[in-house]
Amino acid sequence: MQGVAGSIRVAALDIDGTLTERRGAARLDVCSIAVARLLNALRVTTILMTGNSLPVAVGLGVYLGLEGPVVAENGCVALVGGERVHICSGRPPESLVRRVMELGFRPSWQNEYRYHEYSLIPVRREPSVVEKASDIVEREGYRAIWSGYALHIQPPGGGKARGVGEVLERIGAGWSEVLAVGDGENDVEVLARAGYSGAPGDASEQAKRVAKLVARSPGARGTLEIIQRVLGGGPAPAC
Ligand SMILES: O=C(O)COP(=O)(O)O
Ligand SMILES: [Mg+2]
Repeated sequence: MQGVAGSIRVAALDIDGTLTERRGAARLDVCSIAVARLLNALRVTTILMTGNSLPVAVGLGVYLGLEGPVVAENGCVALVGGERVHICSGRPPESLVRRVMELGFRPSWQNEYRYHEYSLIPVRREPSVVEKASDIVEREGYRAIWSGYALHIQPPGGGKARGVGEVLERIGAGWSEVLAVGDGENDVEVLARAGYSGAPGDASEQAKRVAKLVARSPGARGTLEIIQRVLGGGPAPAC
């Protein structure tokens, strides 16, 4: 990995499943603090990239001590240098949201803090329900993104890779300088484009297939393992 370490200036980090205890859990793992401290010590710029709403993601970054840009709503909105950047425009119609909810979804509490997306959580975790809902959304010309936690409905033109790409342009960095770590289908495009990529040991099959490195450990413990193996060790609190 030595050759890679020198070329990485940015770490693009997913949140749920990547900084949490494991995929499917919402609780942060203590190793997420070690990840943040290590990246700061290595002077790597971080980009949090998530399906969560912007306020949630920005708040998490503040409390983890991460000062880099934040990409939220699966790439539809970002905060870069204190400026809010809207990458998507508009929002899917309420009528479409209602049609999807009738299939057995409930709205995320964060929807009132979202600008462009709706995040809908399946009441029963049946892949067929997610597929059926995604078909309805795509037929109406909107984008459906499954994160492993919720189905996100957004206008065309979003996606985490689009959001991270916009941020990279604004900070003067290229994809080849990025180490991306993520667990979900909604991270696959970023994992494929980044100079180097990793997935926690319990990531989705899609993410593990694309990532250059799959950690042995799940969640944030796996993310710390990836960062230490790719960027070298360094001062990180024990976790
Ligand atoms: O908000 C979600 O559904 C998942 O969020 P993530 O992109 O940070 O994994
Ligand atoms: Mg995730």
